Amino acid sequence: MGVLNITPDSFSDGGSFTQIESAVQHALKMAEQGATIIDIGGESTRPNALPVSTDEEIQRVVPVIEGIRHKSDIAISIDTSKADVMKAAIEAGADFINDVYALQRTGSLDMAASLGVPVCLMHMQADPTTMQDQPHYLNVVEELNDFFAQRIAACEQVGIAKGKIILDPGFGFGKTLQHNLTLLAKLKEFESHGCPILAGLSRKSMFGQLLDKKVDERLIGSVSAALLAVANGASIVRVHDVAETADALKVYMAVQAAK
Ligand SMILES: Nc1nc2[nH]c(S[C@@H](C(=O)O)c3ccccc3)nc2c(=O)[nH]1
Repeated sequence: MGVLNITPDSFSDGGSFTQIESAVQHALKMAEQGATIIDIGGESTRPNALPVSTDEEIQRVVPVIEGIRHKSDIAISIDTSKADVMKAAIEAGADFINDVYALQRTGSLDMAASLGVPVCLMHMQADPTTMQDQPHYLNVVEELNDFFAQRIAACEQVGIAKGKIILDPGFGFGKTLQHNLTLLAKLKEFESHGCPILAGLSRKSMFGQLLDKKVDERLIGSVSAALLAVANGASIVRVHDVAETADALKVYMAVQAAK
């Protein structure tokens, strides 16, 4: 899964032609490099990011989805928590929903049900503005499993079949370094729900903490962690550096095949 953040360029807000065209080109390049899914996000979940209106978010993502769909049938996920953005994105040609709020925000659960597409449910403790202030769990794996069970039940109640659900521990979303390491080490413990696991580790602050590297120096850490996530049961890894990760996973898969 290649990450495509549609954030405004310095000249204009979302929707400028150059921004749309460069986003489409970037998506096509990631597809060429081996991405099988393009994850499109119109609002940063950065703690101090300004909130983006529904209309603004739609204006950012829809032209890019249309632009990609015009050139490629690669799978596209929409990284949003807003019901109306989900609707607009799926109608524009996206294939499934990636919601860091796990369909907990107003109207999103019913919208996902009515759209009838797969959904990735990610765990987040608290919200982006507070989640990194002393994250605490009695048992992080158990608490995430409880969360997943509860969200899966909520989905099944509105007719979203379990076969349409992907689970994601939400690395960095209300977790200390130790929590992130435990979740990666014990990723297999989330397989009990019978849903594929998605891991989003790419360039995250855990590598800053572990390796003392800035965000643009975290390639090796990110590729190493993506390989470990797949070795520990992840079916999808959400990454910025597609070519490098694809190579690492090719090596991993070739060795697996030789077992
Ligand atoms: N499913 C799924 N969706 C995701 N969207 C993101 S945004 C994140 C980032 O670092 O990319 C981020 C966090 C905070 C600020 C900016 C960007 N992370 C995930 C993930 O881990 N899983």
